[in-house]
Amino acid sequence: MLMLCSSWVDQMGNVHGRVEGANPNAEALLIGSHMDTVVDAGMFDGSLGIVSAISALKALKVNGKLEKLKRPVEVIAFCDEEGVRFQTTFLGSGAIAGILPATTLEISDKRDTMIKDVLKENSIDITEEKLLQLKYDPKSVWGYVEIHIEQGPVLEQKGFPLGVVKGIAGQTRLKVTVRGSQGHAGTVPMSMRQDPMAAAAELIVVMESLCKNPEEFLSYDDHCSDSSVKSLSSSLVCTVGEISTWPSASNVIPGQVTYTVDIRAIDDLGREAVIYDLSKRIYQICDKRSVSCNIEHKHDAGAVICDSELSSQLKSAAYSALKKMEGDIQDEVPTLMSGAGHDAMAMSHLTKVGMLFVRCRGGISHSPQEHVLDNDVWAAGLATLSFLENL
Ligand SMILES: NC(=O)N[C@H](N)C(=O)O
Ligand SMILES: [Mn+2]
Ligand SMILES: [Mn+2]
Repeated sequence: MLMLCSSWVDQMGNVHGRVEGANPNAEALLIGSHMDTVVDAGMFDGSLGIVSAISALKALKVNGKLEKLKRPVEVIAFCDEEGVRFQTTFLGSGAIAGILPATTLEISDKRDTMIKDVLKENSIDITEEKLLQLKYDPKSVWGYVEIHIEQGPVLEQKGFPLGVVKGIAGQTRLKVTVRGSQGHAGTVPMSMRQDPMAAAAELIVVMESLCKNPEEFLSYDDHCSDSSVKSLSSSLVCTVGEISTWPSASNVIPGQVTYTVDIRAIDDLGREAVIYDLSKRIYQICDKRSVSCNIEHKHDAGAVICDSELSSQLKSAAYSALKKMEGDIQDEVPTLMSGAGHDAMAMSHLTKVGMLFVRCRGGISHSPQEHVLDNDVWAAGLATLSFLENL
């Protein structure tokens, strides 16, 4: 029997490899993760999911089982999940899920280079029409599965190499620009300054206090029920990862300061209430300091709950992998939430999604210290293989 396999790079730069299996017309399983990284990253974030999927298919091929796959399996290595360059994320998976607005191609980076120009530089001549054509037909897809490092400390604390993801926190990315009056560091009296740097410093500390103690800041009647506020305190996180100033000279009171905001929470209503309250405070503080500010929404992604059927299949696959490695395991394979975002958030707009987490040392990620034990990489591969064998 002719075994149909194909591989290609699509118009957004995603890399695909597909095996048709025994029923080429059946709905396909999509499996993969992202191939991009943050700056100064580790080597497992994203790539482990792609390698686990490819190696499991390789093992099936070696064992002569590839042809027996119940349904087509397509591995996708997504481009730009992190959103480091353009601040909007899930560019690869968002194209497949059909959630990117046509204006996406015009989004530009800090050097005003647009996404479409970057693709052109890499000999991909994309148009709005071609972007919209990348969307998969939901009827052709059975589900999406992603194997990914946990990027947190829970599995290590529990002493488990693998865990099933219950859901993924929602996230918002803002760009805040504060403008004041540029001046001479030596001659402008403190009382006469409109200093955007000092204003930004106050704004960032206020945001940190709000996110550390949301219940103290968010009144229940303002856009936020008490259950949302309570759930916030366990999952709400905020980060300023980038800050820049103009003209950035030590003896000049800056004219402008720009910084990024990354806010996440399990509860979408709670996150929206935090953004609403934070924005109000930003404008009040800037007003008090006679500086102006602009808040740009760069990215919003709602929280995602993983599919229970896929999750239980991933749990059984994890069991069978661990049994192969360690003999009988006593405890339940852990189920946990993800504070990190994943392509599965975008893919949940197309199909049901499931995720399997792999323990990483100290929960460290987005750092060269990121590390996964060889045995845990092995467990991830065995679990992926078992999942595919029992599709
Ligand atoms: N879109 C994202 O959330 N990207 C990374 N995975 C992150 O968690 O920041
Ligand atoms: Mn990442
Ligand atoms: Mn990742």
